[in-house]
Amino acid sequence: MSTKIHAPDHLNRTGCRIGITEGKGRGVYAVQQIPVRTVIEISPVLLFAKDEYAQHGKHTVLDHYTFNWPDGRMALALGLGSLFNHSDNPNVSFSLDTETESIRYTTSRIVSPGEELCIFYGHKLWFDPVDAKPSLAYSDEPEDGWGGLSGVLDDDNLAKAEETWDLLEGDPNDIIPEEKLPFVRSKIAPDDNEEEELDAVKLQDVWVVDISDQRHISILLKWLRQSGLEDPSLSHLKRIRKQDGVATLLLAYTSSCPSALELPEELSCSSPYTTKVPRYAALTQNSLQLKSTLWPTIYAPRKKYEPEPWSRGKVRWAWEAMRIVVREAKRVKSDGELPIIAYVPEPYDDEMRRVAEYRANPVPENDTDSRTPLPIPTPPICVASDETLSGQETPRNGSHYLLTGLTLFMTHEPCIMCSMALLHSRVKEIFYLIPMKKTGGCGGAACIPRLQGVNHRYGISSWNIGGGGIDTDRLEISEGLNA
Ligand SMILES: C[S@@+](CC[C@H](N)C(=O)[O-])C[C@H]1O[C@@H](n2cnc3c(N)ncnc32)[C@H](O)[C@@H]1O
Repeated sequence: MSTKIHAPDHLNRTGCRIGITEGKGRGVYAVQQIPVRTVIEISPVLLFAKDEYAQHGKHTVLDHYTFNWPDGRMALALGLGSLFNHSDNPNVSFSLDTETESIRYTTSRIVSPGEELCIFYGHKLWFDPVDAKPSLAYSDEPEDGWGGLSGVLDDDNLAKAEETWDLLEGDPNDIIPEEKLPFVRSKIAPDDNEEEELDAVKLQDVWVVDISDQRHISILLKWLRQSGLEDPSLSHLKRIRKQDGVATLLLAYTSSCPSALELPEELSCSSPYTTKVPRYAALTQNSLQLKSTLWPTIYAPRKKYEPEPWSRGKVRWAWEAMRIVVREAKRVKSDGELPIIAYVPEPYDDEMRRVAEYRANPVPENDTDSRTPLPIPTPPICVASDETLSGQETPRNGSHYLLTGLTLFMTHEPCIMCSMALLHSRVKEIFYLIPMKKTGGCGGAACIPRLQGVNHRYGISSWNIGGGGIDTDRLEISEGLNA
């Protein structure tokens, strides 16, 4: 679309204006915040016979604006209707009214001032969307025409979604009470006692060194930082132990430095040696006492696995992710495949995203373009053996945790093996729509993240069917299948 045009002044009463974006041409934009479920435009349509379209319209620029009308004719929307651009993640739904020969455009979520108002054209696009998400690229989809109606919410669906719409409208920072969330969170926290039992046996070997001159401590700490040996996963331990008049400095896990550490010669320290330290922080005072006999440990009486509160903005983020999952599942189903989809959106909490991506795929700090959302997880990712790594650098500790801090949205409860793979990936939490009673590993046949002795736990939420118009229509698979 050429951008060498100027947008005319055009205001309708709901506060839409025409704007121009490089690569897309004209589009419709909000001049003010628009609440969810607002009818922003009703466009009359111009109808013409299919033959007329095949012989003439198809060969003209009108081809970009014409779509199928339910009675078999072709339609061209007048008014703003022809100017809504396409998005994979639309904020506007439309419904065709054959009686009045018009199209109603309705916001499907709150729209911020300045945001573009987009609809979903369907799966077979005749142009490359400028804002396409690589992980959800479409291939040879069936022809469903411009406005394949995937974005239409009919009155029934709207009514079903009513409760969630109300929830989604309002201050994004409001905390939503648990019972109003459109999903149910499983309790995965083991009792404190259970956790203590686990901790009691979890020790880890570390390198330490006795320090005779206190001034050496800061020099050594600086040296550790500069040598890249600073390890945040040691932060549950105090750095220095003072015992019987001797100060001992914690250096690094032996797993990250298999051979003896060579300290700066000028310090003339004694040689580093190994000792055992607790692997986790202390959750209770008893545990603190016990662990601190080995090494001074941090007391963290937080409920590590206690569900964190959800804000309205985050609920909206999850709802949009789940909509994408369902839409994609229906698309693959129409291609004859099993409708099983998993999707990792960009985290609501951006900071965690940077940590996770950095671990999985270190990139230069400023190279934000190459940070695309992580794709669907692949089967268990194993730490490469020395053999497979010959000629390469040993991976950084934790570099194989591909989903650290990320959330996975799925059509179906993952099977036992996938649930284990997810545990290994360090995923933060998962959401699924359809429980798999016979094969599920997150509450169906077993609950992997709840097992005793696992070294990571992740949150599990099952989405309320119908919550926010999210349905399972056509997504059912055989109960015995491993999803
Ligand atoms: C119905 S028109 C929309 C209005 C159009 N942008 C205009 O200036 O008249 C459809 C055309 O808009 C462009 N378009 C729509 N969505 C787009 C997107 N996400 N990325 C790039 N181009 C897009 C394509 O050229 C498409 O053929």
